[in-house]
This record gives sequence, structure tokens and C-alpha cells, in this order.
Amino acid sequence: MPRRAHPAPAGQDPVPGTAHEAVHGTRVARGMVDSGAGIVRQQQQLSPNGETRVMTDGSTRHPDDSFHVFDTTLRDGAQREGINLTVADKLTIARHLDDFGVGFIEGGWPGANPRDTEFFARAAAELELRHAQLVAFGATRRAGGTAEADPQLAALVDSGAPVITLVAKAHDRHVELALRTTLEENLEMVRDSVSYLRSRGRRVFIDCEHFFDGYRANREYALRVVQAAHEAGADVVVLCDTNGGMLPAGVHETVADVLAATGARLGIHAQDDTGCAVANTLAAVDAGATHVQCTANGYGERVGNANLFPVVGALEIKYDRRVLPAGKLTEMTRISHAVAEVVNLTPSTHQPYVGVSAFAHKAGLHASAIKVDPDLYQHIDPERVGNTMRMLVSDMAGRASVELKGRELGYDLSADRDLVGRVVAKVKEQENLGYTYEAADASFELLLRDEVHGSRARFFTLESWRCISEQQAGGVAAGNEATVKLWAEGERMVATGEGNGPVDALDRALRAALERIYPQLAKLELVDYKVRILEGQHGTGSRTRVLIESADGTTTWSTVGVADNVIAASWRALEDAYTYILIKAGLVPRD
Ligand SMILES: CC(=O)SCCNC(=O)CCNC(=O)[C@H](O)C(C)(C)COP(=O)(O)OP(=O)(O)OC[C@H]1O[C@@H](n2cnc3c(N)ncnc32)[C@H](O)[C@@H]1OP(=O)(O)O
Ligand SMILES: CC(=O)C(=O)O
Repeated sequence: MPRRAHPAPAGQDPVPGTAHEAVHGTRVARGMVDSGAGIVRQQQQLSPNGETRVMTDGSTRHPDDSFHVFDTTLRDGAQREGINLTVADKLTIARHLDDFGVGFIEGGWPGANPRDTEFFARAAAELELRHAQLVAFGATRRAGGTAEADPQLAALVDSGAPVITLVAKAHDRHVELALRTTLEENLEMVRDSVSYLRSRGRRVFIDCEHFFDGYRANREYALRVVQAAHEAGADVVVLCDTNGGMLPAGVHETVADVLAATGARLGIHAQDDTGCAVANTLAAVDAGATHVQCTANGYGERVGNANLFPVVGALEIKYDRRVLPAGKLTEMTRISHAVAEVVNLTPSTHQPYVGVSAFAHKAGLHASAIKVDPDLYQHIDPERVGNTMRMLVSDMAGRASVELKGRELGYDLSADRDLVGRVVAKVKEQENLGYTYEAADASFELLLRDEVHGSRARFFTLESWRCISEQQAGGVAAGNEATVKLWAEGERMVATGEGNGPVDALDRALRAALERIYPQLAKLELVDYKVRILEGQHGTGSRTRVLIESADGTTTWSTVGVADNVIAASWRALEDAYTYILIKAGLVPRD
């Protein structure tokens, strides 16, 4: 890997606990350094070839400091509408990010609110980071003051974080309108703030806010801000597309120019307002930036930031650049979903690399090529990022889709072309009635099994069901009751259930009838229920489709039912859900 092109400024030693020793050729660095406001852990070794840094706790650091993956989920990601993290959430996310192997975790703005201040205090006491360094974020000192006397900078030092990111104005108009100060004073604020933090033993990165817009408005001034930060000792000058309006070509051209004009080490921070944050980040890397700021799942202010996962995926796989510790790339899908869980947002199914649909194939022609070689329709092997290929079966499926889906489910259908053809035809016929099998894997598996065995799998046979929903005047629900009459193991069962809705009542009645014979049903839980009214087709009236997601404590599965009314459709989806759990429990149905 290339070494860092920009050694620390003359007269200033690299900050203890950072990876400068790689730049300066030192092979071993150990010890605990009191940096003035807290102990900075400094236990690291370079292997003889300089490629792997082995920490004394056995973990590995990045090969060197020449490229930074900097995560700002806990600072800029938390600026997304709808995200509201507790300190405990932030600590959990920091552990996930460290486990993934990012180099820097920006934890928040100490002093801006009690939560972020507490986060840094607890991080110092509780976080055992194996790969990352913790970063505190803040702004340059106030206009007209001194860094020494600035309470906000004091809070950054007090946070104990070994690395500080300072946001600085780089757009002349912002200096005049937002800071209400002179262009010269803004440069002085940058120099003074960086020098002060450096004198306190901190490594400093500068986020040049609105850099690209500022560069367009006043190139010379924007470059002077970069130069001021660089000369004062900022390790990386991060060019920020704060309003997110840039496109990749413009980013590339600007970064290349700034690099040539200043010689500063450059980073990129891209907001996603044009949908180009990842592309802009990579364009900056192509132009020479060696520090990328990203957030997990692209969370961030307004529409978000450059998404960490596709950026890292591109760097590791497409650029063949080792930015994660060995073996960590396969953790990507798990980490993405784990962070989504903590922030309480459903993971985007269509996210590149890590979404559940990222390697899901629906079109029959795709499946037929994938059958020969998955590379024909996949840009990478999904296992490289911990994801899996999935076949979707729908009315767009062909023989190959069914054969591959069958293989996924444990059926070898390759020798029976007729059977596969019958399954394809059945799927298309059923989907024409409103069924959807891509969203109901378990119903598809039952359909496939029925074709393989030549008859419907049955653990019970319905005689009738009846639901009664009662409402009192004024719209107050009085109750829901369902009765099922069915046959199982030669016995006739009649059972009644009450529930908070007719489908709940039907489910309870079914359990009451069957649980004695099939105790495995005690584990069955209905976890999600979706109804969709389908427009009438071919002159028929509208139909109702119900999708039920069930779980047994270890796995989940989905079933589908379609009928003219919602309860009949629900019954069909329930019947599949019950049948599926019993088959999975190893019971043999009467076919
Ligand atoms: C592009 C980004 O996303 S940068 C990150 C932005 N993040 C946040 O704003 C979240 C945390 N922020 C906060 O909690 C608050 O805004 C605080 C604590 C930082 C400041 O709060 P307040 O003191 O009440 O100020 P307020 O938010 O109204 O305005 C910001 C002040 O910072 C000043 N300021 C803005 N940018 C900078 C800068 N780069 N350097 C120095 N001062 C700055 C403004 O001039 C303004 O000063 P004024 O109060 O003298 O007019
Ligand atoms: C610093 C930052 O978050 C921005 O400029 O967008």
C-alpha cells in the first residue's frame, strides 16, 4: 500500500497513539502516554512487512495510516430525522463499528449536549476499541476570542478523545453571513484552533464545510483555508460537500486541483442530496483523497451521507485496497443490520452489498444464466460481504428459477424437467389469481412439495370455520369469536377461540383444536400480517391477498392466501403457516 504522502508539518511530532510511526519508519511503538487530558492507549506493532499491525491484545489494526475509513454515524448519522440515540445505543454502535474495523469513530460533539458529553466519559471507561480510534467533533473557536479561552475547545480536550475533527468555514459567504466575521479572522480561527489542539497532544482533522460551493465562489479563499489548516498541523483536510449538490466529475476535478495547489492530505465528506454521495466519495479517492467520511447505512442529515458499506465494498473489492482488518469484509451485512436494529430503522432491503435483495434474482433469464455460473448476473460473490444469493419465484420465473430455488430449499429437481415445468405453470397460474411467492417462501415450498409428492401435504382437514365479530353501538368492539371444525389423526375436533380480531380468534381456535395432537404448534408465533386488496382482473371483483409472517423462535417464514374476503384469505395463509411448521418439525403429513 502506498505510504502517506504528507508527513506531519515541520517541527511537530506526530501525535502519540496515532499511526505516524508507519510514515516515519518506526517498527514498534508501545506505552501509555499522558496527553494532557487523559491516557491515550498506545500499544501497537508493525509486522516486518509493514502490512499488519498487531495490537498487544491480539487484534489487528489497519495495515498503515495511508488510508482512513472514518465513520461518523454517531455524529452526522445521528443528525438524520427520526434517529434519537441514547448513550447506551451509541456505545453499542461504536462496538459494532469497531468490530467491523473502521479506523475512526466520530462519537459526537462533547459539550454540545449532555448526552454527547456523557458518551465520551463512558466511552473512556467502558469502550475497549480493538481497531478504531475515537474522534470528538467540534467547531473552530469563536470569532474574536482565543482558542485557549474557548469553552467549546476545552470540552473537546476534556473528552479525552485522541483525535478531534473541527468544522471550519471554507466558503467566504458563510464566513461573512453565518460567522459574521472577516475572512482573515476565519483563517486565524482555523490556525489558532488547530495549533491549540495540537499543543494538547491531539491529532486534528479539519472538516471544511461547504468546501465545493466555496471553491466555486472563491477558489483562492477556499484554498487559503486548506493551507491554513494544513500549515497549522491538521493531519487531514476534509473537503465537505455539505449541501450535497456535487456530481462526481466536479468532485474529481476539485480534489485534484486542491491536492496540486496545497499538498495537504485530503479527505472527503459527501452528503447524498444528488444521490451521488458514494460516487462522489470514490471520485475524490480517484483524485487523491486518502480519508473517506461515511455513515453506516448512509444515515445522515436530510437524505443522508455517503454509505459506509458500498464505499468500503468498493475500496476493498473494486480498488483492491485493504481498508479493513483481515476477514472483516464478510461481517459487512451483519454489521449493517445490527446498526439498523440499534437505531430502530428497518434495514433497506435494496441497499447495495448488504440488502436482502442485493443478490436476489427474479427474472427467469437471469436464473438460467446463474445456473451455469452465478458470476454471469452478480457483480461479486455475495459471500465476500456476508450476504447470500436468493432466487425469487414469481410469474417472471422460468424453469431455471424453480430449479435453483428448489436447490436452495433442498430439492434436486435437475432430473425432472416435466415436474419443474408443472411448478412454473402452477406458480404463474396462482400469481395470476393474486398469489405472490417471492414474498411467501414457505407457501412456495409447500407448492413445490405438493408437486413432488403428487398431492397436498395435510396434517388436518377442514370441515368448516366461522368467525363472529361483534360491535356495540358507538363503534365499541365487543369481541371476536371463531369456531373451527376439522379432522386430524382420524379425530373430529371442534374448538372455539376468542381474539382481538377475527384472524386472531381464528388462530386461537386452530391452536385449541390442534395443540394436543401437535404440541410443536406451541412454538408458532404470528409476527406480521399484511393485507392488500387486489384490483379485479378479467371482469372479476376485487380479491384480497394476505401475507402472514410466522416464527418459531429460531426462524421466520411467510405464507400467502388469496380469496374474495379477508378472513378466507387469512385462513389459507394460516393453513400454510401451520402446515409448514409441522413439516419443519419433521412430521410426515398425510399426502
Ligand atoms: C455541517 C454540519 O453538519 S456541522 C455539525 C452541526 N451539528 C450541530 O449543529 C449539532 C450540535 N449543535 C449544537 O448543539 C449547537 O448548535 C451548539 C451547541 C454547537 C451551538 O449552539 P449555540 O451556541 O446556541 O449557537 P447556534 O447553534 O445558534 O449557532 C451556532 C454559532 O456557532 C457559530 N459557528 C458556526 N460554525 C462555526 C465554525 N465553523 N466555527 C466557529 N463558530 C461557528 C455561529 O457563528 C454561531 O455563533 P453565534 O452564536 O455567535 O451567532
Ligand atoms: C461537516 C459536515 O458534516 C458537513 O460539512 O456536511
